[in-house]
Amino acid sequence: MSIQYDEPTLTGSYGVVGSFPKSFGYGVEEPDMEETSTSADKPRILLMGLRRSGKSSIQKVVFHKMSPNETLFLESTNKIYKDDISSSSFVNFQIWDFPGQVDFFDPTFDSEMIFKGTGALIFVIDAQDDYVEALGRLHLTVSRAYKVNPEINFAVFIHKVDGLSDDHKIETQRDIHQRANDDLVDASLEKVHLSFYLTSIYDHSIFEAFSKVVQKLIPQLPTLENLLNIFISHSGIEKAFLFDVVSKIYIATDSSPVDMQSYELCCDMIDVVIDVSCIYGLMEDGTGCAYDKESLAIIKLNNTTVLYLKEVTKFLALVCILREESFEKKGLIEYNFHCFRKAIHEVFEVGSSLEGAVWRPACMSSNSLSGLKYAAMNGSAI
Ligand SMILES: Nc1nc2c(ncn2[C@@H]2O[C@H](COP(=O)(O)OP(=O)(O)OP(=O)(O)O)[C@@H](O)[C@H]2O)c(=O)[nH]1
Repeated sequence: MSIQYDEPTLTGSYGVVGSFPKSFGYGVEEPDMEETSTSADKPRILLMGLRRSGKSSIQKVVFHKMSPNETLFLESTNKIYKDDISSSSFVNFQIWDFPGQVDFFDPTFDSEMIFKGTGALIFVIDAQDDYVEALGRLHLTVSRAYKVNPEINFAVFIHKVDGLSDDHKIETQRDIHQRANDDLVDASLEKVHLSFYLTSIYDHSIFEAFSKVVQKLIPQLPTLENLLNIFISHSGIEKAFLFDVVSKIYIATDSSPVDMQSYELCCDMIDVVIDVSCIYGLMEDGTGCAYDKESLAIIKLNNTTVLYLKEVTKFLALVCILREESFEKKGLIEYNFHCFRKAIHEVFEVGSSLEGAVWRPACMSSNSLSGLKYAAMNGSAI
């Protein structure tokens, strides 16, 4: 197995173009041939926002396992920083971290090139700071990007909310939401949809928000949700998440509402499993892998809840929450999991056989879905 838990390999590069003072480049350096062929068609997620709003911290915490406290020492980004996520994770995209001082009117800022291949644009606003300037910049960014590519999904991270009281959080979100949308209406851009998330790197909110952004870029999401719904309803499971193990982004869940506590519980379970596996699961010489085909964990909590984790693919794990009494039918759960896993693999096989496929999974035909025989709680096959 090849999941690495040490420093992930970065295949992205720093981009500097033109003769802007202090080497602040907004274009991207001419990539070498290898990069052109592998990354040009990958969907892009842009991280934009004012200086010190927290863009690099978000990227480092979510995708590079940096601890939140270490972000205090991050230096200011002064060039576009491209990070290829696909080498260590299920999600196959690039994140472009922009310097805070992007100047859209600079001739070296090639908005056509930057926004054309962009799937999502995350605009980060520091909620602990005065956000009037940030709102102006948000409007400029969104209107520019929308003009080039109306398909972009826009997300606004109202960030660093760890420093705010609950009331203050809600009030800030309401105010930013109102003002940002008013600005769009004034510019006759009411068609543009902005999604708002309250985030902090000091809790799971940043992972949750990133999960939602990534999910919007997975065209096959309904198929994955459908498979999860079928699986849980036939297995007596209350909630199931399909996790990208390395980033702890959940790429899909069943259609019951997500509550933050369940999500945190499942994230913590992944950490426990990987940590224990790193300590006891590797060979004496340190070789082997912390997460592989055999990865399976069951944790019984003292409130009659059971957590169940099982490997689905090299990058994905299914993490479920269920009641102790449902877990008595362990055989049924295992059988249904086997069907679920097979279906997910079929989804991926179709994905990898599609030439130029951007996302690893692909849509399963409804035929193959209906061909799955899950076992029902009453023991009959469906
Ligand atoms: N309290 C709090 N501080 C945060 C959070 N996220 C980032 N920070 C801090 O904000 C500061 C700036 O973070 P950066 O990630 O460097 O910000 P940036 O937007 O990349 O900055 P530029 O590269 O200058 O554009 C750092 O000291 C971080 O520790 C958060 O969620 N809460």
